[in-house]
Amino acid sequence: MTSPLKSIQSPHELRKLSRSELPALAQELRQYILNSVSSTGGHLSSNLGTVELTVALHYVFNTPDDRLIWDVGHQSYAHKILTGRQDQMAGLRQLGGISGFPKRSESDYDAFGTAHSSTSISAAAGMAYAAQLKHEKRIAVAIIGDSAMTGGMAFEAMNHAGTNRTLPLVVVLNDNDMSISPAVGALNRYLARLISSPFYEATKNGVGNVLSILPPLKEFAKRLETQAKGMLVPANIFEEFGFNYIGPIDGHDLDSLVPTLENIKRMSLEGDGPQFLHVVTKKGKGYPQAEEDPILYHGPGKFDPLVGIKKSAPASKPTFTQVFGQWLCDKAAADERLIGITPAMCEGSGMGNFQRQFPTRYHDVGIAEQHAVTFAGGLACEGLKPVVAIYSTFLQRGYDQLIHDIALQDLPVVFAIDRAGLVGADGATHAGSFDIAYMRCIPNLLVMTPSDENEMRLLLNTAYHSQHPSAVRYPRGSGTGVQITDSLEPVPLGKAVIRRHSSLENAKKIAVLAFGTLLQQCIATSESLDLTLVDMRFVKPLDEELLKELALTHRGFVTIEDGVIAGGAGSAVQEFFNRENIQVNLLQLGLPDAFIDHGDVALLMAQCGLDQSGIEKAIRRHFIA
Ligand SMILES: Cc1ncc(C[n+]2csc(CCOP(=O)(O)OP(=O)(O)O)c2C)c(N)n1
Ligand SMILES: CC(=O)[C@@H](O)[C@H](O)COP(=O)(O)O
Ligand SMILES: [Mg+2]
Repeated sequence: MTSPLKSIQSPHELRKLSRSELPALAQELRQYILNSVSSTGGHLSSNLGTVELTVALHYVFNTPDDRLIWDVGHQSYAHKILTGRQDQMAGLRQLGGISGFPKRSESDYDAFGTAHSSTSISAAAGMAYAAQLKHEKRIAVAIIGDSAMTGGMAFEAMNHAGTNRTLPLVVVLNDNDMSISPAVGALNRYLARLISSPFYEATKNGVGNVLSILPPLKEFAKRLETQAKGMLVPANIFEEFGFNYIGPIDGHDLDSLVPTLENIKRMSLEGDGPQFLHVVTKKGKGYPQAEEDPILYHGPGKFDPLVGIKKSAPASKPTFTQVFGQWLCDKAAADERLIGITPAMCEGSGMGNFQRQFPTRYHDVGIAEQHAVTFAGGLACEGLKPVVAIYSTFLQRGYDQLIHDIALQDLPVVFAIDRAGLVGADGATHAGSFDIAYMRCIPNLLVMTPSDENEMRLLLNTAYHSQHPSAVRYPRGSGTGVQITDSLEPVPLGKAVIRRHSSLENAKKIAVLAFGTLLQQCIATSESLDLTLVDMRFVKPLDEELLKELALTHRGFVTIEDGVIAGGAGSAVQEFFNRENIQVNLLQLGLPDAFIDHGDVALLMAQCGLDQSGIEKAIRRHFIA
C-alpha cells in the first residue's frame, strides 16, 4: 500500500488528497513523529497533539502564501514534515541539523522564528497588516497554545489587532489544558468553562449534532458551522477583543477542522475581520504513555517507543537544577518567609519537591516572566523572601521589571538563573549567553557565578542573606559530582577564592580569573602552564582588593566565562583595571558576538574555543607564542 506521507514533499501534494484520505495521513504522520522523536529526542507530546490541526491548516490555507506562525514552535514537527523536511528529522536539534523550532532561514513555510512563548499573534498581526496595506490576498494564522495565551504579549496583540475590522488575521487556540506542567491561572478556568458548554459537547459527536441543540434559526444557517456559538451565548473574552470566536471544536476531528477552517478562510478573505478558532486537543494524543503523562513526554530524550521512557536510576552526579531544588526546600524549611516562584517551568527549574512540600509558598504564575519578577518585588516589599527560579533566556522577557521594579528599588529578590550559558539542543533561542552582560550593568544587582554545584549552594545562601537583589546563574545539566555541603550560611560577599598559585617568578606569572563552571576547564591548563587560578565567584561586586594584589605580581590575566565577551565579566575586570589606572595584559575568553545554534554543548563550546584545549591554545597564543 502506498504511503501517503512519503508522497508529500510539500503542502501542494497534500492539497491534492481528498478529505477522506486525510485521517490515514494523520495517523501515519503521528507514527512518524513518534518514531523519529523517540530516536532523536525532542518535544513529543505537544507534537502528537497537533497532527490533525497541522494537516488541516496546510490543507485549507494556501501556504506558504498564507502564513502560519507557530507559537513557541515546539509543536511544529508535523509542519516541518509536511513542508519538505521529513528526511531531515533524523538530524533534529543536532549540530548542522534542522532546528526544533520554526526558523525563517530553514524554510519559506516557517513564516516567523519562534521558541519564546506568546509572540505568534503579534507577528501574525504584523503580517496581516502588511497584506492589508499591500492589498495582498493573504491570511496570517497564529497557532497558540492555552498556556502561551497566559503570556501578556498575546493579549497586547489582540488588543491592537481587534480594532481592525477587516484584518486578515486568524488565531487558532490549541487548548489541551496543559502547559509543560498542568495549565494554571484564571484563563485556564475560563477556557474550561467554554469547553464545558453544551455546544462543545454536541460538536464532539460531529458538527451535525450542533443543529439538534439550536433553535431553527434559518437565517443563521449559512454561518452556523462557524459562529453559532457566538450568536447564542453572551460574547466571550475573545469576542470582546474584537475577534469572531468560533468553537470550541474537536482539534483531532478532521471533519470538523477542515470545513470550519474553510469557512474561516472565506470569512477572512471576505473582510470579516480577525477570526478566533478555539480547538480542543489532547497533549500526547495517540501514544498512550504520552497521553497518560504529557509532562514526562513534553521534551524526552531518546527512548524505545515500544516500551516508553524508563525511570532511570538517580544519576551519580546531581544536576545543578536538582541541587537548586534541594537548597530551596532546605531554605524554605529554615525560613518561612521564603516564597518560590516559577513562570511555568516547575519541573525544568527543579521545583517539583518544593511545590509538594510548600504548596502555599509555591507560585507557578504561568508563562508570565514580567509578572513573576514584579510579583516577587511586591512580596519583598512586605518583608517576604521571594526566590524567582527562571531560565536565563526567559529572564530576558522580564528585563525591564528586573531594572525598574526590583533593582531601582533595591528590593531583596533572589534570582536563581538556570540554563546559563549554551543549552545545546534548543539552540540560539534558549541560550543563556547574555545574562552576565545584561545584569552586570544594573546598579544594586549582585551577580554570582558558581564554579560547581556546591559553590552554587553557598552562593544561593549568600544571595538569600543579601539585602539587595541578587542573581546566581548556573548551567543546564550535571554538576562535577563534588561533595555538597548542607550549609545554609553565606560566603563573604564579593570574595574570590584562589584555587591555585603559580610557582613562577612574578614577572612570568599569569592569573586565570574564572567566572562560573568554565573554571573546571582551566584546571588542567593551569597545572600544565603553572598558572594562578582564581574562582572569582562574583561578577558584581568584583574582588577588587584581590585584583589589585594580583596585578602587583602577575604579568598577565585571562578572564573566562560562559557568556558573551561583549559586556561580560571580563569587561568588568578590564574596566576595573582601567579605573585604577593599572596597565595589564588581559585576554578575555567567552562566547563570541554571535547567536550559537543548536547542537551538543561540548561540541559547540569547542567550536567557541572554550574547551580545555581551546583555552590552552588561546593562552599560549596570547602570552607564550
Ligand atoms: C517566554 C517563554 N517562557 C517559557 C517557555 C517554556 N515553555 C515552552 S513550551 C511551554 C508550555 C507551552 O504550553 P502551551 O502553549 O499550552 O503549548 P502545549 O505545550 O500545551 O502544546 C513553556 C512554558 C517559553 N518557551 N517561552
Ligand atoms: C519549548 C521550551 O521552551 C521548553 O520546553 C524548553 O525546551 C525546555 O528546556 P529544558 O529541556 O532545558 O528544560
Ligand atoms: Mg497547552
